[in-house]
Amino acid sequence: MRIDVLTVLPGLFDCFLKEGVIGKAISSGKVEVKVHNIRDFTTDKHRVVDDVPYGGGPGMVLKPEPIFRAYDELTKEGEKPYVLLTEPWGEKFNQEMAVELSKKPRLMIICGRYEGVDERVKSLVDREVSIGDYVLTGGELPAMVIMDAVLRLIPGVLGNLESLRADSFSDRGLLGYPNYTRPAEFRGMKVPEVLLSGHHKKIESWRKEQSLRKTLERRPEIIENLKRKGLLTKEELE
Ligand SMILES: Nc1cc(-c2ccc3ccn(Cc4ccc(CN5CCCC5)cc4)c3c2)n[nH]1
Repeated sequence: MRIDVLTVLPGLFDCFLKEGVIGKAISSGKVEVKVHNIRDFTTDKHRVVDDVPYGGGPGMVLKPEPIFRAYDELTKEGEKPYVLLTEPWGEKFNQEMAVELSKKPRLMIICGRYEGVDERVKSLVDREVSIGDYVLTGGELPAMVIMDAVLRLIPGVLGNLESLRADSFSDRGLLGYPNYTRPAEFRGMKVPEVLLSGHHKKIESWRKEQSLRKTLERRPEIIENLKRKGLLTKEELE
């Protein structure tokens, strides 16, 4: 997969693209992420990217021209990207959308700043995406959240497919099961016996039961949603 990011703050992505699983996936060439400074697509001496809003109001708005120039330049050759714009009030990002986006060969993520982008930029956009009902200072963190969730689903990125298979729960939006590691007892708190038993079938069903129970307790609507979609098996429903 290739992802092109458009932003006025490219430096925000430096650590994200170097560290951890994402950093390895990029350095190994499994995925390609290019961050572009919108300012590099201005044509005036002062490299102006923003301007005051028509109709008045606070703050500044990102001008359409530099963003359109970047889009035109980056889509001259190769596959047309699926274009995301991060917004406070876009479609709520979730695991289902992450799975869908992970299947696209090429993404472009436009990151707004200030009070947002000129409305005409949305004529380039396939999906306006929000990572939650709270207002951040710009679209870069949402872009990193989206890239993190999407890139980890690309085959080979996580390396240990096993942990991806374990995600079959979280891929359905179910909450995770409890995790433990050594020591078997710590400050009087013991690891559940079943996890020390080495009985893989029992461990798997214990984890599934924990995940369903936690989801039912904290997010019953997820269970209802899965029932409606027929994504819960008969034994899972018992
Ligand atoms: N999930 C999530 C995503 C974001 C996000 C994404 C992109 C941008 C670009 C700029 N901002 C800051 C910002 C400040 C003020 C307003 C409210 N103004 C009122 C009148 C016009 C707009 C909106 C937006 C972003 C925020 N936040 N949260």
